[in-house]
Amino acid sequence: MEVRARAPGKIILAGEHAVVHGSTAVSAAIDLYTYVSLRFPTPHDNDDALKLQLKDVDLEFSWPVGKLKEVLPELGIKSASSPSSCSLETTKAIASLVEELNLVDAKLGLASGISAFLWLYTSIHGEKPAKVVVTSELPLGSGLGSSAALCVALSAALLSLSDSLKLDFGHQGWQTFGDSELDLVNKWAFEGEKMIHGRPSGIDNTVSTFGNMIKFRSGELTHIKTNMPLKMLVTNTKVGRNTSALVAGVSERAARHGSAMASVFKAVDSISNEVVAIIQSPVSDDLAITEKEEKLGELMEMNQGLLQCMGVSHGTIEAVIKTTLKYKLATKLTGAGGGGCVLTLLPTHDLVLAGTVVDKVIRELEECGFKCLTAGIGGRGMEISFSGFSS
Ligand SMILES: Nc1ncnc2c1ncn2[C@@H]1O[C@H](COP(=O)(O)OP(=O)(O)OP(=O)(O)O)[C@@H](O)[C@H]1O
Ligand SMILES: C[C@@](O)(CCO)CC(=O)[O-]
Ligand SMILES: [Mg+2]
Repeated sequence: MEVRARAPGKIILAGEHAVVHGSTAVSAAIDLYTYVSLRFPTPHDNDDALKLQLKDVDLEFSWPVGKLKEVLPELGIKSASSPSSCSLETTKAIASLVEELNLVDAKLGLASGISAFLWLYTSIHGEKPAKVVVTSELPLGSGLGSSAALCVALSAALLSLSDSLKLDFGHQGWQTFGDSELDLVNKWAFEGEKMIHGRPSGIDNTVSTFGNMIKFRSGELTHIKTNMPLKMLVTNTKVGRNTSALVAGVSERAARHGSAMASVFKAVDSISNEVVAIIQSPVSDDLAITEKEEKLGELMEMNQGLLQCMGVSHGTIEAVIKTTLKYKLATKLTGAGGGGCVLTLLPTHDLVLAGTVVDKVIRELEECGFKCLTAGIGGRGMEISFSGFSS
């Protein structure tokens, strides 16, 4: 049996980092996906290894099942239907397996993703031989939730071929799960995110699992319904960064300046709630849309100022802000910051004007060496398909 799962990336409209400290954040799925294929060998294949192919980075790994049995202390005692955190002992054992891969310095960032893979795979399928192939439309490590999309797609593929889910294999094409199965996928994906981020809030895996637009606070998800057209330009500064280090940096600042940072997080909470109120209020006419877009732009600018206070902006992010401001467009970082991707709110009320302005701003940003993309916002969450397998 073969299965393919896909999970979307995301943008955060307001509240990144502060959400780790209990503030509200608002996030939407985007129509760029990470795909995970899973296949178990047949007895004829005579294959006794767990194989992982990471197509985006052109790497392939293989662990003989004997090696997994020898190194991993808790194999076979976990249950796929009750997600659990990786123990210290298993974390160390997985780290030793990843160390043996001798990743070159430029690819060291992949170690956390490979560790998350080993944890999720062996928790759900033990030492069973398999081939897993990963490929993504998302830029990796750029603020669009590539780590969460990986964990969600992996969890979905693994669970769909486990005994804990009863699925109808006859269905053709992409299909989603029921609420309780989505919940299970989301919980396992969160455990994977923990291996990658250290201290994730859970917002990225939650929006990737459920799709659409969500409000998230202290692990609580609220679905947001909107009929406001929302267009964002996504600019990738192409500066690599690591979410785990940025999240840790904000926590260190919060430990040094407890009261000041608490006020910053509280201000972000108010901004996120105002964003939700604007997005959810009914749209009556073009004038109302213009007014809403202006308010949303202002809130994005305020959120960006507070992200700068948290120490997660970057010279390239400031450069994008300066360029878009010339065209009176509001910009904020999205995701963990420190480089990565930046969001610019595009006006929808005057499409002719918007078209010319957008073309000009994209040209100017790309002349600076940045890469612009437009992505559909608020689309589908994770899905699986039992047809097709790429190797
Ligand atoms: N397609 C993939 N192939 C291999 N590894 C991946 C893939 N997608 C994500 N990863 C893992 O996730 C890491 C990037 O996660 P990180 O959280 O730093 O960035 P992000 O999720 O893209 O951004 P943000 O968390 O700000 O939204 C990579 O270094 C790698 O370990
Ligand atoms: C920076 C952060 O707030 C969002 C990363 O997309 C981290 C998290 O919430 O897990
Ligand atoms: Mg991430």
